[in-house]
Amino acid sequence: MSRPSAPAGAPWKTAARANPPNAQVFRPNQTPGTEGSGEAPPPQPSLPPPSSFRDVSSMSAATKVKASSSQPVFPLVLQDLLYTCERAYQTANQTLIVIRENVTKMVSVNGKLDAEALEQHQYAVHGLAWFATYVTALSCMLEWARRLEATDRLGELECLILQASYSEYLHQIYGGLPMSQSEFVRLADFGIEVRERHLLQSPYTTLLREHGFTEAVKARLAELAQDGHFGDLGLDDETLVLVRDQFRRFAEEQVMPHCHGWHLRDELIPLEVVEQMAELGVFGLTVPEAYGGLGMGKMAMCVVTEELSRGYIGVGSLGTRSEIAAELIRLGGTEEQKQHYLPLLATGQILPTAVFTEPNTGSDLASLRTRAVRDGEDYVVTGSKTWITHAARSDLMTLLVRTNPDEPGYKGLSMLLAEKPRGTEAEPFPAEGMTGGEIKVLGYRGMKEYELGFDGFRVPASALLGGVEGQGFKQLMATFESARIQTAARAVGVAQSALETGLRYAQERQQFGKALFAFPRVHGKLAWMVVETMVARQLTYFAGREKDSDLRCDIEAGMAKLLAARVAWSNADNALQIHGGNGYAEEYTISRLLCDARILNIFEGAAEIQAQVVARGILTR
Ligand SMILES: Cc1cc2nc3c(=O)[nH]c(=O)nc-3n(C[C@H](O)[C@H](O)[C@H](O)COP(=O)(O)OP(=O)(O)OC[C@H]3O[C@@H](n4cnc5c(N)ncnc54)[C@H](O)[C@@H]3O)c2cc1C
Repeated sequence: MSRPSAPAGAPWKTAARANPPNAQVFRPNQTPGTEGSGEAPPPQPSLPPPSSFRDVSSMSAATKVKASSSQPVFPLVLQDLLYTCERAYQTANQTLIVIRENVTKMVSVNGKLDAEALEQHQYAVHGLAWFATYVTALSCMLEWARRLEATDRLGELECLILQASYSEYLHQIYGGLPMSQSEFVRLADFGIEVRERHLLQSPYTTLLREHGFTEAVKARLAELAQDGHFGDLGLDDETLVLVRDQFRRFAEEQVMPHCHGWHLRDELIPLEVVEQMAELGVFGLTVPEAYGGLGMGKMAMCVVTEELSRGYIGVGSLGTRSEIAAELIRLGGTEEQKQHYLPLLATGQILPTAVFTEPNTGSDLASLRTRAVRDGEDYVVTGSKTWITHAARSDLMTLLVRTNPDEPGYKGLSMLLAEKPRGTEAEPFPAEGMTGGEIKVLGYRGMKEYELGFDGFRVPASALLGGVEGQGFKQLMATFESARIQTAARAVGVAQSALETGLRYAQERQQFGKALFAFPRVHGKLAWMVVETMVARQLTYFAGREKDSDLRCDIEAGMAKLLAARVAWSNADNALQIHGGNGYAEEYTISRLLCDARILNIFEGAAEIQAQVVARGILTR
């Protein structure tokens, strides 16, 4: 039986795709022709429904039987769910096309994007990024469900997750989408008038909005998740399933029993744990086998990172620095640098740290000031860095410096592979010309953050990444995709942990003679956590798959990071709310998860910067 064919990939990816993922970023080359006209929307692209699907346009919302003929009866699952979602997705995608056209007009001068206009209309520009993220996420969810259906794994829980994700996200798309707790972007922000708005909807979007995530659906979703089942992840590759199981066991046995203590005592993660992780291959997961790594893809990185971060964000983040350093060297290093450093990084023999941010230069990294001046066979480094994670207990700094003071922007920057002696508690920075002090933080402990001072710190000239000056910013940018996907996976792990912690508490705590779980406002929160964690995960997997297909995926990686960070925070906040006063006590795990989750919206591109990057990508490609 033929299935509606997946629309082609994003138009900015015109190169032939070896394994085109079916999920997609929205397609701006479709013109709906409705903008500002007040006319009826054009007919939906005619997609013949597979014979097991009925056209639901005339369907009564009360007629709900089963998701497809091969599935058992699920009373709360809308009939012909996948087809309904596909049609709703198309409508949402067309809405996005209108939004993109409107934003393009707002920010263009003489047919080109104008920097001033982009800033003036930042709310709408970032809103575009968020809308596109939602629409892409919906596409990923549909693709996930299709894959499950094809392998007979689409059960009631998965159907309800899909249905609820569409229902709630469509509500937000048409009613107001939260870019943060207090910033809702609405169709009016894109200049779409009231009389036009209903034209951007369809019977499918209405059906899903009104009946997809009712009180009854919330209750059933929560009930299905009660015993710790949160839906099939959709991993088709048996190796990934095994890898996931292995790291889940490791996190549950070696990390979870201890990490709250590490956090409370503000301790470094014990070196034995780091060594165990090295033995498991965490640091060389994506390093090519030729350089001593396991040669696995970014999907494996997502799976491993999620499991480790579900255990503890600090442990899930230990691999981040290795990933950044290895990507920098793999993509930008000389052959000699690759041969020397990649095996050492892959085996965890050297722990790297990423040294980019400065006291006056965070988001605007291209204007950083730390200088490296050539002196004979060395560079001499002078300046200040801040927020450097794991700086004391590391052996190698990927150090972004300005080698050309006449180039104030990104072109004057270079990356140094600067070795340093590993510090101890008594003497954290024993290197000559280098000092440092700890920054005490709310969460994200276990590696510690430092500010660093360089005054005459010498680095051999051979440490220049790639051997050519002026490439540092570009080299760093080439690693952003991977680092953002990895951070999105960290966020999914934290979101999952918050969900499980909230669920356990709701089941155990009794009030008014019942478990908290019994109250709709409690299990409703948990139901949405189940749904949105899966959405963030599938979007992250999508970005990972794109990266594994060697496709440019800066937009997808940015979207995944943007959404997953918000989901981690919202899950942690809601799970803490379920804990009531106990959630505010340091001894409860959720208090740590709240602090850990908060950072995800700040580093690896703060949410506003991420939205800017995503929007720019969409507007220019
Ligand atoms: C716990 C922790 C660990 C870190 N680890 C590392 C590390 O290991 N190595 C490293 O190099 N750095 C690290 N960082 C630094 C991190 O990358 C920066 O904090 C981040 O890039 C943001 O920079 P900033 O803090 O200077 O904020 P700023 O750039 O000052 O931004 C502050 C706020 O303003 C917003 N903003 C800025 N510019 C714009 C704009 N144009 N439009 C709209 N909004 C804007 C931002 O989104 C943000 O919300 C870490 C930070 C923390 C907190």
